[in-house]
Amino acid sequence: MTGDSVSTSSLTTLIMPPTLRWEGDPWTGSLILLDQTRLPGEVATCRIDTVTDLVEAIRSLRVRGAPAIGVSAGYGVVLGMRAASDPNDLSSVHAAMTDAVERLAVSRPTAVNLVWALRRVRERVESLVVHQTRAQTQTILARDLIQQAWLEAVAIHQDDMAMCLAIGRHGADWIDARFGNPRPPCPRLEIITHCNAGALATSDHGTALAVVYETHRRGRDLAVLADETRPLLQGARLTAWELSRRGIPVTVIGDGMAAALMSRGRGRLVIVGADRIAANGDVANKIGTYALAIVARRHGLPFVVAAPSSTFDLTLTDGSSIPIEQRDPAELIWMGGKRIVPEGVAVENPAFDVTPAELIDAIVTERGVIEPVKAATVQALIA
Ligand SMILES: CSC[C@@H](O)[C@@H](O)C(=O)COP(=O)(O)O
Repeated sequence: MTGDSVSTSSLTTLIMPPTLRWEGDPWTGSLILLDQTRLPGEVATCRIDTVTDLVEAIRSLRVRGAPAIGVSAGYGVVLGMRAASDPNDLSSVHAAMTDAVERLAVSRPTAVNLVWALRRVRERVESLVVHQTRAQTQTILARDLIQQAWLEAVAIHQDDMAMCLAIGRHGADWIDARFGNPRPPCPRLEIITHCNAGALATSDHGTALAVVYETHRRGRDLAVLADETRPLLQGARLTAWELSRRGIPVTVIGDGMAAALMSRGRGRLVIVGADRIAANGDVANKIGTYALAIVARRHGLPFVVAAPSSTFDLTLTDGSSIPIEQRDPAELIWMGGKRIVPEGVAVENPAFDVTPAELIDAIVTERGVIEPVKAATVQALIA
Protein backbone atom coordinates (compact mmCIF):
# COMPACT_ATOMS: atom_id res chain seq x y z
CA MET A 1 0.00 0.00 0.00
CA THR A 2 1.38 3.41 -0.95
CA GLY A 3 -0.06 6.90 -0.57
CA ASP A 4 0.09 10.68 -1.04
CA SER A 5 -0.64 13.28 1.60
CA VAL A 6 -1.15 17.03 1.94
CA SER A 7 -2.04 19.22 4.92
CA THR A 8 -5.69 20.33 4.92
CA SER A 9 -4.90 23.92 5.85
CA SER A 10 -4.01 24.74 2.23
CA LEU A 11 -7.08 22.96 0.86
CA THR A 12 -10.01 24.59 2.53
CA THR A 13 -11.32 26.01 -0.71
CA LEU A 14 -11.03 22.78 -2.67
CA ILE A 15 -13.89 20.38 -3.30
CA MET A 16 -13.86 17.15 -1.32
CA PRO A 17 -11.77 14.42 -2.95
CA PRO A 18 -13.66 11.20 -3.73
CA THR A 19 -14.01 8.67 -0.95
CA LEU A 20 -12.76 5.99 -3.33
CA ARG A 21 -12.00 5.59 -7.00
CA TRP A 22 -10.50 3.10 -9.41
CA GLU A 23 -7.48 4.29 -11.34
CA GLY A 24 -6.46 2.49 -14.53
CA ASP A 25 -7.71 -0.57 -16.36
CA PRO A 26 -9.13 -3.73 -14.72
CA TRP A 27 -5.90 -5.73 -15.14
CA THR A 28 -3.27 -3.29 -13.86
CA GLY A 29 -5.21 -0.49 -12.15
CA SER A 30 -5.53 0.26 -8.41
CA LEU A 31 -8.19 1.18 -5.89
CA ILE A 32 -7.47 4.64 -4.46
CA LEU A 33 -8.96 5.34 -1.04
CA LEU A 34 -9.16 8.64 0.79
CA ASP A 35 -7.46 7.59 4.05
CA GLN A 36 -10.11 8.51 6.64
CA THR A 37 -7.85 7.70 9.60
CA ARG A 38 -5.85 10.82 8.73
CA LEU A 39 -8.72 13.29 8.47
CA PRO A 40 -9.22 16.08 9.31
CA GLY A 41 -5.53 16.97 9.65
CA GLU A 42 -4.36 15.52 6.36
CA VAL A 43 -6.03 14.76 3.05
CA ALA A 44 -4.15 11.62 2.13
CA THR A 45 -4.91 8.79 -0.25
CA CYS A 46 -3.74 5.20 -0.16
CA ARG A 47 -3.30 2.98 -3.18
CA ILE A 48 -4.68 -0.52 -2.71
CA ASP A 49 -3.36 -3.32 -4.93
CA THR A 50 -4.03 -6.48 -2.91
CA VAL A 51 -6.83 -8.10 -0.94
CA THR A 52 -4.57 -8.10 2.13
CA ASP A 53 -4.17 -4.32 1.91
CA LEU A 54 -7.91 -3.83 1.43
CA VAL A 55 -8.79 -6.03 4.42
CA GLU A 56 -6.36 -3.95 6.50
CA ALA A 57 -7.89 -0.70 5.16
CA ILE A 58 -11.43 -1.84 6.01
CA ARG A 59 -10.48 -3.10 9.51
CA SER A 60 -8.57 0.05 10.36
CA LEU A 61 -11.38 2.29 8.99
CA ARG A 62 -9.27 3.91 6.26
CA VAL A 63 -12.45 3.22 4.29
CA ARG A 64 -15.60 2.97 6.39
CA GLY A 65 -19.36 3.42 6.35
CA ALA A 66 -21.54 0.55 5.18
CA PRO A 67 -21.99 1.54 1.49
CA ALA A 68 -18.33 2.57 0.98
CA ILE A 69 -17.14 -0.72 2.48
CA GLY A 70 -19.38 -2.58 0.00
CA VAL A 71 -18.18 -0.61 -3.03
CA SER A 72 -14.50 -1.08 -2.15
CA ALA A 73 -15.02 -4.79 -1.54
CA GLY A 74 -16.42 -5.12 -5.09
CA TYR A 75 -13.13 -3.75 -6.46
CA GLY A 76 -11.25 -5.92 -3.95
CA VAL A 77 -12.53 -9.06 -5.67
CA VAL A 78 -10.90 -7.83 -8.91
CA LEU A 79 -7.59 -7.36 -7.07
CA GLY A 80 -7.87 -10.91 -5.71
CA MET A 81 -8.62 -12.45 -9.12
CA ARG A 82 -5.60 -10.76 -10.65
CA ALA A 83 -3.38 -12.38 -8.04
CA ALA A 84 -4.42 -15.92 -9.09
CA SER A 85 -1.58 -18.48 -9.17
CA ASP A 86 -2.09 -18.63 -12.95
CA PRO A 87 -3.84 -15.41 -14.05
CA ASN A 88 -4.35 -16.89 -17.54
CA ASP A 89 -6.18 -19.98 -16.31
CA LEU A 90 -9.96 -19.79 -15.85
CA SER A 91 -10.23 -22.17 -12.90
CA SER A 92 -7.28 -20.58 -11.13
CA VAL A 93 -8.87 -17.11 -11.47
CA HIS A 94 -12.20 -18.50 -10.31
CA ALA A 95 -10.56 -20.04 -7.23
CA ALA A 96 -8.84 -16.73 -6.49
CA MET A 97 -12.22 -14.99 -6.68
CA THR A 98 -13.71 -17.39 -4.12
CA ASP A 99 -10.74 -16.82 -1.83
CA ALA A 100 -11.02 -13.01 -2.14
CA VAL A 101 -14.77 -13.08 -1.43
CA GLU A 102 -14.23 -15.23 1.69
CA ARG A 103 -11.46 -13.03 3.06
CA LEU A 104 -13.27 -9.74 2.41
CA ALA A 105 -16.59 -11.00 3.78
CA VAL A 106 -15.15 -11.32 7.30
CA SER A 107 -13.24 -8.04 7.31
CA ARG A 108 -16.07 -6.31 9.24
CA PRO A 109 -19.17 -8.18 10.40
CA THR A 110 -22.02 -5.67 10.88
CA ALA A 111 -22.48 -3.79 7.58
CA VAL A 112 -24.45 -6.09 5.29
CA ASN A 113 -23.58 -3.98 2.22
CA LEU A 114 -20.24 -5.79 2.24
CA VAL A 115 -21.66 -9.26 1.57
CA TRP A 116 -24.30 -7.77 -0.74
CA ALA A 117 -21.59 -6.32 -3.02
CA LEU A 118 -19.45 -9.45 -2.86
CA ARG A 119 -22.48 -11.55 -3.85
CA ARG A 120 -23.16 -9.29 -6.88
CA VAL A 121 -19.61 -9.66 -8.20
CA ARG A 122 -19.44 -13.40 -7.49
CA GLU A 123 -22.80 -14.07 -9.19
CA ARG A 124 -21.77 -12.21 -12.35
CA VAL A 125 -18.47 -14.11 -12.56
CA GLU A 126 -20.10 -17.44 -11.80
CA SER A 127 -22.83 -17.02 -14.38
CA LEU A 128 -20.08 -16.65 -17.00
CA VAL A 129 -18.23 -19.70 -15.75
CA VAL A 130 -21.45 -21.75 -15.87
CA HIS A 131 -22.16 -20.45 -19.36
CA GLN A 132 -18.62 -21.41 -20.40
CA THR A 133 -18.92 -24.91 -18.96
CA ARG A 134 -22.25 -25.49 -20.76
CA ALA A 135 -20.90 -24.19 -24.09
CA GLN A 136 -18.01 -26.71 -23.91
CA THR A 137 -15.82 -24.39 -25.96
CA GLN A 138 -13.25 -21.99 -24.60
CA THR A 139 -14.89 -18.67 -25.50
CA ILE A 140 -14.18 -16.84 -22.27
CA LEU A 141 -10.60 -16.08 -21.26
CA ALA A 142 -9.41 -15.53 -17.71
CA ARG A 143 -8.83 -11.84 -18.46
CA ASP A 144 -12.50 -11.54 -19.56
CA LEU A 145 -13.54 -12.92 -16.20
CA ILE A 146 -11.49 -10.24 -14.44
CA GLN A 147 -13.02 -7.58 -16.67
CA GLN A 148 -16.54 -8.80 -15.88
CA ALA A 149 -15.83 -8.63 -12.13
CA TRP A 150 -14.52 -5.09 -12.59
CA LEU A 151 -17.60 -4.07 -14.63
CA GLU A 152 -19.82 -5.30 -11.81
CA ALA A 153 -17.74 -3.38 -9.25
CA VAL A 154 -18.13 -0.23 -11.38
CA ALA A 155 -21.90 -0.85 -11.61
CA ILE A 156 -22.10 -1.19 -7.79
CA HIS A 157 -20.14 2.06 -7.47
CA GLN A 158 -22.49 3.90 -9.87
CA ASP A 159 -25.60 2.39 -8.29
CA ASP A 160 -24.42 3.55 -4.87
CA MET A 161 -24.12 7.16 -6.07
CA ALA A 162 -27.56 7.01 -7.70
CA MET A 163 -29.11 5.48 -4.55
CA CYS A 164 -27.63 8.23 -2.38
CA LEU A 165 -29.03 10.97 -4.62
CA ALA A 166 -32.47 9.33 -4.58
CA ILE A 167 -32.33 9.00 -0.78
CA GLY A 168 -31.54 12.72 -0.63
CA ARG A 169 -34.60 13.57 -2.74
CA HIS A 170 -37.01 11.32 -0.83
CA GLY A 171 -35.67 12.55 2.51
CA ALA A 172 -35.96 16.20 1.51
CA ASP A 173 -39.55 15.58 0.31
CA TRP A 174 -40.29 14.01 3.70
CA ILE A 175 -38.83 17.05 5.49
CA ASP A 176 -40.82 19.45 3.29
CA ALA A 177 -44.02 17.54 4.05
CA ARG A 178 -43.28 17.39 7.78
CA PHE A 179 -41.88 20.90 8.37
CA GLY A 180 -43.68 22.89 5.68
CA ASN A 181 -42.53 25.75 3.49
CA PRO A 182 -38.71 25.83 3.37
CA ARG A 183 -38.42 29.54 2.56
CA PRO A 184 -37.72 32.23 5.19
CA PRO A 185 -39.28 33.19 7.62
CA CYS A 186 -39.47 29.42 8.20
CA PRO A 187 -37.47 28.78 11.44
CA ARG A 188 -34.02 27.21 11.08
CA LEU A 189 -34.15 23.41 11.03
CA GLU A 190 -31.57 22.04 13.46
CA ILE A 191 -30.77 18.42 12.60
CA ILE A 192 -28.94 16.05 14.95
CA THR A 193 -26.84 13.26 13.44
CA HIS A 194 -24.54 10.57 14.80
CA CYS A 195 -21.30 9.13 13.39
CA ASN A 196 -20.76 9.84 9.69
CA ALA A 197 -23.38 8.85 7.15
CA GLY A 198 -22.15 11.29 4.54
CA ALA A 199 -20.13 11.35 1.34
CA LEU A 200 -17.22 9.80 3.24
CA ALA A 201 -19.33 6.74 4.12
CA THR A 202 -20.54 6.18 0.55
CA SER A 203 -19.35 6.74 -3.03
CA ASP A 204 -20.62 10.32 -2.69
CA HIS A 205 -23.41 12.42 -1.09
CA GLY A 206 -24.08 9.96 1.77
CA THR A 207 -27.36 8.71 3.16
CA ALA A 208 -28.37 10.80 6.20
CA LEU A 209 -26.23 13.67 4.92
CA ALA A 210 -27.62 13.32 1.38
CA VAL A 211 -30.93 14.37 2.95
CA VAL A 212 -29.19 17.32 4.60
CA TYR A 213 -27.47 18.35 1.35
CA GLU A 214 -30.67 18.15 -0.72
CA THR A 215 -32.72 19.99 1.91
CA HIS A 216 -30.09 22.73 1.99
CA ARG A 217 -29.97 22.86 -1.82
CA ARG A 218 -33.73 23.48 -1.86
CA GLY A 219 -33.17 26.65 0.14
CA ARG A 220 -34.16 25.64 3.68
CA ASP A 221 -32.20 27.32 6.47
CA LEU A 222 -30.63 24.43 8.40
CA ALA A 223 -27.79 23.58 10.75
CA VAL A 224 -26.40 20.27 11.97
CA LEU A 225 -25.49 19.16 15.48
CA ALA A 226 -22.95 16.36 15.02
CA ASP A 227 -22.38 13.90 17.86
CA GLU A 228 -18.61 13.44 18.28
CA THR A 229 -19.04 9.59 18.21
CA ARG A 230 -16.66 8.03 20.72
CA PRO A 231 -14.24 6.33 20.53
CA LEU A 232 -13.13 6.91 16.91
CA LEU A 233 -14.76 10.33 16.55
CA GLN A 234 -16.32 9.92 13.13
CA GLY A 235 -18.72 12.77 13.97
CA ALA A 236 -16.06 15.21 15.15
CA ARG A 237 -13.42 14.27 12.58
CA LEU A 238 -15.45 13.35 9.50
CA THR A 239 -19.01 14.72 9.61
CA ALA A 240 -17.80 18.13 10.78
CA TRP A 241 -15.09 18.10 8.09
CA GLU A 242 -17.34 17.21 5.17
CA LEU A 243 -20.25 19.47 6.19
CA SER A 244 -18.00 22.47 6.69
CA ARG A 245 -16.30 21.82 3.33
CA ARG A 246 -19.73 21.83 1.70
CA GLY A 247 -20.81 25.02 3.40
CA ILE A 248 -23.34 23.56 5.88
CA PRO A 249 -23.32 25.09 9.38
CA VAL A 250 -22.21 22.37 11.83
CA THR A 251 -21.59 22.24 15.57
CA VAL A 252 -19.93 19.25 17.25
CA ILE A 253 -21.43 18.07 20.54
CA GLY A 254 -20.30 15.34 22.96
CA ASP A 255 -22.11 11.99 22.70
CA GLY A 256 -23.95 12.49 25.99
CA MET A 257 -25.18 16.02 25.30
CA ALA A 258 -28.16 15.53 22.96
CA ALA A 259 -30.73 14.92 25.73
CA ALA A 260 -29.79 18.08 27.61
CA LEU A 261 -29.88 20.15 24.43
CA MET A 262 -33.26 18.71 23.39
CA SER A 263 -34.70 19.47 26.85
CA ARG A 264 -33.83 23.13 26.15
CA GLY A 265 -35.59 23.09 22.77
CA ARG A 266 -32.56 22.41 20.59
CA GLY A 267 -32.76 20.02 17.63
CA ARG A 268 -35.96 19.42 15.66
CA LEU A 269 -35.11 16.18 13.89
CA VAL A 270 -32.60 13.31 14.15
CA ILE A 271 -31.27 11.61 10.99
CA VAL A 272 -28.75 8.76 11.07
CA GLY A 273 -27.46 6.08 8.71
CA ALA A 274 -27.55 2.30 9.13
CA ASP A 275 -25.24 -0.69 8.81
CA ARG A 276 -27.91 -3.39 8.69
CA ILE A 277 -31.71 -3.29 8.87
CA ALA A 278 -33.68 -6.41 9.79
CA ALA A 279 -36.99 -7.43 8.19
CA ASN A 280 -39.02 -5.81 10.99
CA GLY A 281 -37.18 -2.46 10.68
CA ASP A 282 -34.78 -2.82 13.63
CA VAL A 283 -31.64 -0.85 12.73
CA ALA A 284 -28.00 -1.52 13.55
CA ASN A 285 -25.90 1.62 13.44
CA LYS A 286 -22.93 3.16 15.23
CA ILE A 287 -22.91 2.65 18.99
CA GLY A 288 -24.87 5.46 20.64
CA THR A 289 -27.62 5.54 18.02
CA TYR A 290 -30.03 3.61 20.28
CA ALA A 291 -29.53 6.10 23.13
CA LEU A 292 -30.16 8.97 20.71
CA ALA A 293 -33.41 7.35 19.54
CA ILE A 294 -34.62 7.00 23.13
CA VAL A 295 -33.96 10.64 23.97
CA ALA A 296 -35.50 11.78 20.66
CA ARG A 297 -38.72 9.89 21.52
CA ARG A 298 -38.67 11.35 25.06
CA HIS A 299 -38.52 14.87 23.63
CA GLY A 300 -40.90 14.34 20.71
CA LEU A 301 -38.31 14.69 17.91
CA PRO A 302 -38.79 12.56 14.79
CA PHE A 303 -36.07 9.91 14.51
CA VAL A 304 -35.30 9.07 10.88
CA VAL A 305 -32.93 6.49 9.37
CA ALA A 306 -31.59 6.90 5.82
CA ALA A 307 -30.20 3.84 4.04
CA PRO A 308 -30.15 2.18 0.61
CA SER A 309 -31.97 -1.10 -0.05
CA SER A 310 -28.53 -2.83 0.05
CA THR A 311 -28.47 -2.22 3.82
CA PHE A 312 -31.56 -4.38 4.44
CA ASP A 313 -31.09 -7.99 5.52
CA LEU A 314 -34.49 -9.62 5.11
CA THR A 315 -33.08 -12.98 6.24
CA LEU A 316 -33.14 -11.64 9.82
CA THR A 317 -36.61 -11.32 11.32
CA ASP A 318 -35.43 -8.78 13.89
CA GLY A 319 -32.31 -7.01 15.07
CA SER A 320 -31.41 -9.47 17.84
CA SER A 321 -29.34 -11.62 15.49
CA ILE A 322 -27.44 -8.80 13.77
CA PRO A 323 -23.72 -9.50 14.38
CA ILE A 324 -22.20 -6.68 16.39
CA GLU A 325 -18.54 -5.95 15.79
CA GLN A 326 -16.44 -5.93 18.96
CA ARG A 327 -13.41 -3.73 18.38
CA ASP A 328 -10.05 -3.56 20.08
CA PRO A 329 -10.38 -2.18 23.66
CA ALA A 330 -7.25 -0.13 22.95
CA GLU A 331 -9.48 2.30 21.01
CA LEU A 332 -11.09 3.24 24.33
CA ILE A 333 -8.08 2.82 26.60
CA TRP A 334 -5.85 5.26 24.76
CA MET A 335 -6.52 8.83 23.65
CA GLY A 336 -4.01 10.92 21.73
CA GLY A 337 -1.23 8.51 22.74
CA LYS A 338 -2.12 8.75 26.47
CA ARG A 339 -3.63 5.97 28.58
CA ILE A 340 -6.99 7.18 29.97
CA VAL A 341 -8.21 3.91 31.59
CA PRO A 342 -6.28 2.57 34.60
CA GLU A 343 -4.17 -0.58 34.06
CA GLY A 344 -6.08 -3.78 34.81
CA VAL A 345 -9.57 -2.29 34.34
CA ALA A 346 -11.85 -4.19 31.92
CA VAL A 347 -13.04 -2.38 28.78
CA GLU A 348 -15.80 -3.26 26.32
CA ASN A 349 -15.91 -1.78 22.84
CA PRO A 350 -18.96 -2.81 20.76
CA ALA A 351 -18.92 -0.71 17.58
CA PHE A 352 -22.67 -0.84 16.88
CA ASP A 353 -26.04 -1.07 18.63
CA VAL A 354 -29.55 -1.96 17.52
CA THR A 355 -32.39 0.57 17.63
CA PRO A 356 -35.81 -1.13 17.80
CA ALA A 357 -38.20 -0.29 14.96
CA GLU A 358 -40.74 1.14 17.40
CA LEU A 359 -38.38 4.09 18.09
CA ILE A 360 -37.91 4.88 14.39
CA ASP A 361 -40.42 7.21 12.73
CA ALA A 362 -39.31 6.66 9.14
CA ILE A 363 -36.67 4.89 7.05
CA VAL A 364 -35.74 6.79 3.89
CA THR A 365 -34.51 4.57 1.05
CA GLU A 366 -33.81 5.18 -2.64
CA ARG A 367 -37.19 3.54 -3.36
CA GLY A 368 -39.20 5.81 -1.08
CA VAL A 369 -39.98 6.19 2.62
CA ILE A 370 -40.97 3.37 4.96
CA GLU A 371 -43.44 4.81 7.45
CA PRO A 372 -44.61 3.53 9.88
CA VAL A 373 -41.64 1.22 10.37
CA LYS A 374 -42.79 -2.39 10.75
CA ALA A 375 -42.37 -5.75 8.99
CA ALA A 376 -45.25 -5.18 6.53
CA THR A 377 -44.07 -1.77 5.35
CA VAL A 378 -40.45 -2.94 5.07
CA GLN A 379 -41.60 -5.96 3.07
CA ALA A 380 -43.78 -3.81 0.78
CA LEU A 381 -40.88 -1.56 -0.29
CA ILE A 382 -37.80 -3.75 -0.08
CA ALA A 383 -38.71 -7.36 -0.85
C1 LIG B 1 -24.01 5.72 5.21
S1 LIG B 1 -23.07 5.07 6.45
C2 LIG B 1 -24.09 4.31 7.67
C3 LIG B 1 -23.29 3.69 8.74
O1 LIG B 1 -22.30 2.86 8.17
C4 LIG B 1 -22.64 4.73 9.65
O2 LIG B 1 -23.65 5.43 10.30
C5 LIG B 1 -21.77 4.01 10.64
O3 LIG B 1 -22.22 3.53 11.65
C6 LIG B 1 -20.35 3.86 10.25
O4 LIG B 1 -19.58 3.17 11.19
P1 LIG B 1 -18.03 2.98 10.92
O5 LIG B 1 -17.54 2.17 12.09
O6 LIG B 1 -17.40 4.34 10.86
O7 LIG B 1 -17.90 2.22 9.61
